[in-house]
Amino acid sequence: MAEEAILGYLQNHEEISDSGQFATDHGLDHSDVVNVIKSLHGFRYVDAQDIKRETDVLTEEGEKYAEQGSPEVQLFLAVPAEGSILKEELQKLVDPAVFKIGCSQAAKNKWVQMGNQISRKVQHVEDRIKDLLLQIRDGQEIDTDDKKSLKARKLIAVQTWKGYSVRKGPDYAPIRRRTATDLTREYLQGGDWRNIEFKEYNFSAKGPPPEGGHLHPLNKVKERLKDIFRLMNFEEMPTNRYVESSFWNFDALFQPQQHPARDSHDTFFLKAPETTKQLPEDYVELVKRVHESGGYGSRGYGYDWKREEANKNLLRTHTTAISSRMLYAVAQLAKQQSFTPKRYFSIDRVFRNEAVDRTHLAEFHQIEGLVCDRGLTLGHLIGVLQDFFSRLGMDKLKFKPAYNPYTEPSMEIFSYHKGLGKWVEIGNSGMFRPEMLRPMGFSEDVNVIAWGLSLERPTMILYGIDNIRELFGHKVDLALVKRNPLCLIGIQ
Ligand SMILES: N[C@@H](Cc1ccccc1)C(=O)O
Repeated sequence: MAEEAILGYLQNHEEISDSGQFATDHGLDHSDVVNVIKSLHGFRYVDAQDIKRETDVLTEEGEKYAEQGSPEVQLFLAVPAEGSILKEELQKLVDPAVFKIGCSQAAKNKWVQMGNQISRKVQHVEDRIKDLLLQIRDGQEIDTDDKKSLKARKLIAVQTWKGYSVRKGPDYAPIRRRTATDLTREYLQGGDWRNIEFKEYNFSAKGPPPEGGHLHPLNKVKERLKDIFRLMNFEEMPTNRYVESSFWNFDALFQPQQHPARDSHDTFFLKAPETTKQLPEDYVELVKRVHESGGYGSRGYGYDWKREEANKNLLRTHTTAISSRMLYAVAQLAKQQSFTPKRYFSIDRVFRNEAVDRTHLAEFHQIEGLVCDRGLTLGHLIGVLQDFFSRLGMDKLKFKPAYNPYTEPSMEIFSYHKGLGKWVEIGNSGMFRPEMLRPMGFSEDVNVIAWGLSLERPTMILYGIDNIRELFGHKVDLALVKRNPLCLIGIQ
């Protein structure tokens, strides 16, 4: 409608000088006219110039008075023609919203005598305010002083009106050519494609909004775990190194060089760079000695410790490699200054040369926590574990003796899983051995309690995922992150 009207009009006229006027003259809606002008302008059928006009419009309050009369008139009419009325009585007769303004304006106009008793001073009044408002609503011009006073009473406000003046554009035609947007089967079959004009690509058109910004379930659980550790006053260890030397990953942890975990079937060794550049030599010497002949009440392993083995670079097999570096630093600082107890945690990636199946991947994430202080016991470890896991919603725990080269005693941690109705293994823990701590430089009375678990395990339990490959790795369905918007830790 609007399109034909505009293009048709321009066929015989130089210009549409005002789209607003044009819309009124042709009985069209101005916003429709504006949209058509914009579209025709885009296709160069017309040239358009902006027009801005300031007009006065009634405010909500102004509209009300235009309908019901001004407050002063409403008030005046409520005052009896003869005699007087008590103020309280009058108040009941008038709309509470207009009583106050009505009183003051009517008094100012000298229409009524105010006081406890209110009476008329004149018998007839005219509602100029209402008349002025109606004129404004009609688009008529009014006296500037009147306008000012209506503005001051906030009964009218200025509104900017936007429209266009329009002339023929470079590609003007009286009827718009329809352009095709798709090459359809029908066009191809019927041969129409030869004659059809196709719409040009609009490279600046907006695409559909991307549906991004979701955290992967592993990241959600990781964030919640970080919160839990921080609430328990644990500091995060810097885990930004996947490549580690065998020394920090194994030797410093009193893991003998023949240990099966150090076999290339279980560990990814690096080809380049194959060996580590630097190790703290004094400490290396002490580690060698404790492996070979023990000390600190231990007999050691009694084998020939080889530096070359310790130098080999690998992808860290556990984040305990980071814990050993951090503890070494704590012990060194204690030697120079004084010992400060520490609570550390980390959550990051580790690598194992394992056959991949529905519960194992060659890379996964470990959560690790440790407390380093004087006089810690197994009781402290159990207490910290109870505290930590209950914050994860696992409050029923059981412990089973286990073996780690670097902890004694060691305990596997089991939790009762309500959903599965059975006990499931959730982690490993222990007290670091003196053979690990003493060479670092800790005094005899300092103990370290520690525990570790995979991040994947609680995440799979929380999200009901039973194949780890659905959670992590190249087979992950991207929609997974959208389907799992909430992390349920602590809610269950
Ligand atoms: N490093 C152990 C976890 C652990 C950490 C700290 C103490 C005891 C055990 C693992 O990889 O399973």
